[in-house]
Amino acid sequence: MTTQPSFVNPVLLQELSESFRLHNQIPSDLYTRFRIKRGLRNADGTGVLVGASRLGNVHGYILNEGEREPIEGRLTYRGYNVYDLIHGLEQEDRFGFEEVGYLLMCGALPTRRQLDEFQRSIGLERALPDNFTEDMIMRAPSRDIMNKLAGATLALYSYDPNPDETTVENIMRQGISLMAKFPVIISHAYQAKRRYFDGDSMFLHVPDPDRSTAENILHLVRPNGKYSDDEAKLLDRCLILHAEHGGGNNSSFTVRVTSSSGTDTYSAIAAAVSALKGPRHGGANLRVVRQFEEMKENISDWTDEGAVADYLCKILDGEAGDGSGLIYGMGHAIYTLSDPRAVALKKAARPLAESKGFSREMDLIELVEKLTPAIFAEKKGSDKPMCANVDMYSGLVYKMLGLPKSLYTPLFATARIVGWMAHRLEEVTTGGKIIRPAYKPLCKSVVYKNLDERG
Ligand SMILES: CC(=O)SCCNC(=O)CCNC(=O)[C@H](O)C(C)(C)COP(=O)(O)OP(=O)(O)OC[C@H]1O[C@@H](n2cnc3c(N)ncnc32)[C@H](O)[C@@H]1OP(=O)(O)O
Ligand SMILES: O=C([O-])CC(=O)C(=O)O
Repeated sequence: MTTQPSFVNPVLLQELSESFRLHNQIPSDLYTRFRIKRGLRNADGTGVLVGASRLGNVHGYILNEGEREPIEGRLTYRGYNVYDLIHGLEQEDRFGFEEVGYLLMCGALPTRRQLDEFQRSIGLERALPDNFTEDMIMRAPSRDIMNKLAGATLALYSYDPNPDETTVENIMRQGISLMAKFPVIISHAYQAKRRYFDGDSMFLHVPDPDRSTAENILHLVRPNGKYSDDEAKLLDRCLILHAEHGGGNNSSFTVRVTSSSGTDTYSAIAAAVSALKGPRHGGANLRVVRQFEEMKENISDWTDEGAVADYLCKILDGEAGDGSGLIYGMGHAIYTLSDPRAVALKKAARPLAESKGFSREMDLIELVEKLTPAIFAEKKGSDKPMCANVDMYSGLVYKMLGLPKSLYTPLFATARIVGWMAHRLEEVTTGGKIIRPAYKPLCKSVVYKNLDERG
């Protein structure tokens, strides 16, 4: 696989970019002057209310006399606390991601018969269309599995006999099919990456209709296709924790925006995958891993609080890390004192870290979690509480499960597909209006000049 060189003249590129910079400045004070809700946020940082949803609740603060009062985070799916859902599954010692998909998309927990039927349909839908892996994945492999997943999702439109109909029945059918196929697509795309970009062998295992999503992922990704029940159950819980997060998160809102135009399921979901890839959203789980790899290379004693604190200051100053100034895995738009998913993942990671020899790594992550809020507050003069988010510990859990880094964000998408489909169903049936916010126009009228009269 070779990339194509660019034929765009570099001198032209320089000139175009300089012109862009000259004509596209928007001073920050204009945002305040025109009361622009930058990032669709109110002045107090809360999100602008743009819709209503019965899907769940992301609860991170209480508004008291107009002020945000920090609280421990709580996440509910259709009214059920995500902790209670996982606790129930633990008690019955069974897989639950499919059931959570049912709950989110349909609105209520299934009976045993309904769940059996749902799982049977997922099993039958797992296989990709004939030659899909060869034509859509192997012929043009990508070093980024999220890009391949978005492309493959769009491509599935061509194989659907009824792709455009927006009835509940048709979208539900498409949701079950995508939920079933995502694990296969990301695993095959990963195998193609191994073969064509990493020079490794490729193992194209066949999905098993009788196994759960988590079991299929481990079976499809691992060269020998083997895994333990504990490993598969842990992955199942990770999928559940990533399944849904309100209508306002960037990728779900993307589904809302695209669905409101009346477009098809494949287009809306491909757009959501593309949004999730971003490093400030789901792509942060990969950045977290890179951030810790870099810290471990540059800090000789990982338990030295002073050295770790200095490094975090450098990251915030853009002198370390990826230069963005962001400490990945920290901060959240809604959660203040804690992200319940990070709390659950941390709890699951600790015993595994002890038994698999990752304790020092886990200690370092916990140290960063502990030090960042005060360092951030001091450097930025901010009094906003800051907590670890879902992406802080997920990478470590996946690493301990032997899953490859290039699948960390695709695993997020494989879980979030059920939330996205539920939002699509809700938007199509209850949204009722094309989403169309406004941008303050800042351009002044200019008199047109013919080509020969310009500079
Ligand atoms: C699945 C998920 O999407 S979870 C989030 C995963 N993302 C990350 O881990 C990336 C690091 N974190 C962040 O970039 C942010 O905390 C976000 C994107 C998650 C939330 O951003 P916001 O909603 O803007 O958070 P908030 O309003 O509290 O931010 C206030 C300021 O602090 C900055 N900030 C927040 N978190 C961080 C951080 N971890 N490192 C550095 N700066 C940060 C914001 O960029 C913002 O700066 P600005 O005022 O100059 O724009
Ligand atoms: O809610 C958000 O903004 C981001 C997030 O944590 C998610 O989508 O899981």
